[in-house]
Amino acid sequence: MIQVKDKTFKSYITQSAIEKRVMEMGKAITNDYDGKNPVIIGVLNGAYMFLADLSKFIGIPAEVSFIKISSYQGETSTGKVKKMLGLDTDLQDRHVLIVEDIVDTGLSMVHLLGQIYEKNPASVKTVTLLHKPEALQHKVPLDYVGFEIPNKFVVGYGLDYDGYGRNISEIYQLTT
Ligand SMILES: O=P(O)(O)OC[C@H]1O[C@H](OP(=O)(O)OP(=O)(O)O)[C@H](O)[C@@H]1O
Ligand SMILES: Nc1nc2[nH]cnc2c(=O)[nH]1
Repeated sequence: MIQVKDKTFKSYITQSAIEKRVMEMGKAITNDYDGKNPVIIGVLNGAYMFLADLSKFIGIPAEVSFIKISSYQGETSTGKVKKMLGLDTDLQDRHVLIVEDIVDTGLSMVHLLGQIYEKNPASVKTVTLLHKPEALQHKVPLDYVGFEIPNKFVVGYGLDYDGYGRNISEIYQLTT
């Protein structure tokens, strides 16, 4: 058990299980993108640790970059709008891989895909370490998924609870 701020979490995915799966995902991407010179875009903050490790197992020429998405209330009361910040690579006719730490409701990925497609890439695929199928509210294509997990809050390996817990090397699940 660990404590992050006021909440208690239990061990859920060990460091060795993460390492093994990240290596498999890197090898799969290496095979699928051989000769394609992809642009790999990590979504900050959560994906920083996953993409740092994943990129070491991608054994082909690839550009690695990061973007951030800002969320804010829209003018209507219908929820969040997410805008992409910081992309400095021309994606026209490029093969793009979007890398997330987690796809939960799918809202972030829906918005990202919309904004990436506007830049006329040759192809777009999605990579996520974690996916909560039960929480999905927006249908998004997920091409490389590390682990499907139940609809419970997790921290560690880049994922935070209120800004804390990202630097923990394993994934922990909220107790309750
Ligand atoms: O599928 P969704 O319901 O949209 O949830 C997934 C998003 O939530 C997390 O980001 P968060 O907004 O917590 O920001 P962070 O990456 O900076 O922690 C995660 O990194 C995804 O971007
Ligand atoms: N830390 C964290 N961030 C999330 N964003 C969406 N789902 C989650 C989750 O389970 N944990």
